[in-house]
Amino acid sequence: MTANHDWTPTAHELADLELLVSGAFQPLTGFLGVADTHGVIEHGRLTDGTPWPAPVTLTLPDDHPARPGDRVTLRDPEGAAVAVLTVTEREGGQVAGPVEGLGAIEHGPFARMRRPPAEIRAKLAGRPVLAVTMRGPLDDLSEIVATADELGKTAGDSGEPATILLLALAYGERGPAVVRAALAARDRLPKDTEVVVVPLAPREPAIDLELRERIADAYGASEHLAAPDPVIIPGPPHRRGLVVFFTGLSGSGKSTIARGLRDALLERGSRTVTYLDGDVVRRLLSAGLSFSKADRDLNIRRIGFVAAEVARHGGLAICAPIAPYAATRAEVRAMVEEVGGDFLLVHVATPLEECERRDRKGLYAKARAGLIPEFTGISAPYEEPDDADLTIDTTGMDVDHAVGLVLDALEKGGWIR
Ligand SMILES: Nc1ncnc2c1ncn2[C@@H]1O[C@H](COP(=O)(O)OS(=O)(=O)O)[C@@H](OP(=O)(O)O)[C@H]1O
Ligand SMILES: Nc1ncnc2c1ncn2[C@@H]1O[C@H](COP(=O)(O)OP(=O)(O)O)[C@@H](O)[C@H]1O
Repeated sequence: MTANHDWTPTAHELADLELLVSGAFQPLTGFLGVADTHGVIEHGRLTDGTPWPAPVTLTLPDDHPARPGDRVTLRDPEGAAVAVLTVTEREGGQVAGPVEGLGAIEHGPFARMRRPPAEIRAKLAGRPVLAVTMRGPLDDLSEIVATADELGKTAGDSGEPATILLLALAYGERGPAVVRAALAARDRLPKDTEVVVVPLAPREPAIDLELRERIADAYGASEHLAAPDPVIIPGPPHRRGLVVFFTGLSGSGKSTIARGLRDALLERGSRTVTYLDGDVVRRLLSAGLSFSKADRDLNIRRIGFVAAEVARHGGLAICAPIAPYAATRAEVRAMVEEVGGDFLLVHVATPLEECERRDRKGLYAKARAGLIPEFTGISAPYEEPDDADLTIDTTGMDVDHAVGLVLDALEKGGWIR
């Protein structure tokens, strides 16, 4: 029997999904299976011989129940159904099969400008089209104008210049800047110039170029110009968003050091600080959550979400939860880096014996007595980080010294001056 499931793909998968559904990835009509993925990577061809440059895949978690024959409604982060995948193959987490769009896509900025190839082909039919794919500002428009003129003379009946179609490859944080660049260029180009936003996630340069060619083709281009990628110079560290994320056992000293760090930063006054105090988070943002693995993960993701928003706007967020699971900490790191922020993981590595000796809140005694279930370090795991940017064992150390170690790291990294 066919079962129906739901899933929210990652941002990259959703961008690919949108291109599959719109026809911009023609002739692909669905996510690739393992054999096709292998064929594409090894030979640039699907198993049926069709040339295709890049894997376009969807991965579900191992415990997701979808099986071949099932249908999965793929949803955007806001919960709106984007497409239905009919699963034809599953190998590990990778699921393959055709996707069918469910109408207008609304998530992400500039949804109305992400017009599908068929609409643009119909609108521009009858004249040659020069497609320009771009990921940054177009510095030199004269080459585009000259190419459109030339194309009109050679490919068009009337000799009129080709219509210029600016395909703004907008994905992630830098997407809006690409769209602004396309709109600014349009104002300086012939009146009939079109701007279409295409959510093509960046890949390695050679593959990216081939995909651009495919997309330009799908949009009816007679010729394609790939505008050079912009040189991105990241702002100096003291202007970039930063998340200082403490992790460690209960009683290891996370909150004490975090508070000391906050005060030291406020004293300097050079950066604004958001301190996501663990207790405040548990009382407000994560009210009602337990200490099960699932709830702890949710707690950490919520903290990560808020911290990433702070970092997106160039702020500095300090977080100090236990965060016992490595994969969830890595997710937060990825969330922060995705928005252009830096992430500093501080492992407060005070050993269990010392934390238990301190037992400030009497919780270890209760946990030992079996009164608190799933207590980290006693009856629930703590996965030691192997990706800590700084490790501090506070045993026999005074608080100011511990705070000083973090301040030193921030100074060394250029985050504070
Ligand atoms: N079962 C269990 N395990 C661990 N800790 C427990 C538990 N039950 C209550 N507490 C108290 O909750 C504080 C940890 O909350 P966190 O939000 O930081 O935990 S987690 O990151 O979601 O794992 C932790 O506070 P800190 O001592 O400040 O770390 C404990 O006081
Ligand atoms: N060098 C140090 N750094 C941080 N805390 C220390 C240090 N030395 C002793 N402590 C004590 O250890 C305890 C740590 O508690 P807390 O900061 O609430 O830990 P956590 O937030 O990790 O549960 C406090 O009582 C603090 O005074």
